[in-house]
Amino acid sequence: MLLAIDCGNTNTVFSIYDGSEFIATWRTATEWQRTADQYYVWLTSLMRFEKIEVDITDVVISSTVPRVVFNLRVFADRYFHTRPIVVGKAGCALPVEVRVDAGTAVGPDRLVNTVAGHDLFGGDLIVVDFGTATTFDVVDTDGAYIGGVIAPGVNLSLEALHNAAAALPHVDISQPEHVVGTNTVACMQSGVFWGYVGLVREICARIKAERGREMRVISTGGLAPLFQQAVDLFDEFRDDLTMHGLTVIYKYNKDLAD
Ligand SMILES: Nc1ncnc2c1ncn2[C@@H]1O[C@H](COP(=O)(O)OP(=O)(O)OP(=O)(O)O)[C@@H](O)[C@H]1O
Ligand SMILES: CC(C)(CO)[C@@H](O)C(=O)NCCC(=O)O
Ligand SMILES: [K+]
Repeated sequence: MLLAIDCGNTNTVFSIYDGSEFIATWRTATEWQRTADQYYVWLTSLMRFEKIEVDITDVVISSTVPRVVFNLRVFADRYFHTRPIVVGKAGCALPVEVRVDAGTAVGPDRLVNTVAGHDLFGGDLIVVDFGTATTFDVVDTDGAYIGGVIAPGVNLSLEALHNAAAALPHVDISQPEHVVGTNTVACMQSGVFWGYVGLVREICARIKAERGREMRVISTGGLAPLFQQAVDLFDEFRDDLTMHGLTVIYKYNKDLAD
């Protein structure tokens, strides 16, 4: 079985793929100090809990945090006797082109989202991922990654307000009842919620205008449905988009090796 690991700046997601579908998914906070042994104890106890046999043969990794990759490699090698495919590293080929300025190290999560978007929905896409940062990845007609937009993440924006202003509390995102808030929390929620709706709408409109064509907008990340509930921003939502992309990249590299 394949273990796919999507390591973001806030959370790391582990999924088990049996060759046709994901049979389990677990999430943990990203901590670069975590050792191979700690990953193993954590993962295998969850697998046993779900009555999944621990027979992982292959590992594929996307990591936006370079420091965690070392211990994840040791984890794959020591416990599963396999060399992981690491997106963005030597030994990992991509099924799509990357057309950006020379010397740009595109976030591996954005490359994976591009591959997944192209595999599921074809070309001329904007892939929006609500993670630590909110990213917009522009996918050309042929599936190439041709750049995009990086905006501060929703939770990051709320945290920034709380951290910078003594009187502003920690607030979770939600859709406020009114635009005009009548208490501090409601005011902050309105600013970030409606500000974000505007941000997504404006950026997508400008990308489409700059490219001079219709493009489908694909969303992923836990917060996408919250915005979609209020305003029709996205044509498609896929919760497991990044994980799907990891399986596509895994299969592509396996086929190249055979
Ligand atoms: N209704 C909600 N209100 C608040 N937070 C939510 C809600 N739904 C989902 N979330 C949060 O959204 C986040 C979605 O996870 P996602 O993997 O998209 O990004 P992340 O893990 O925060 O970022 P990264 O991938 O960069 O580490 C999770 O932290 C989840 O707890
Ligand atoms: C933007 C983030 C943090 C989103 O996870 C990640 O994709 C990243 O670290 N990117 C590197 C810079 C770039 O993608 O151009
Ligand atoms: K993510």
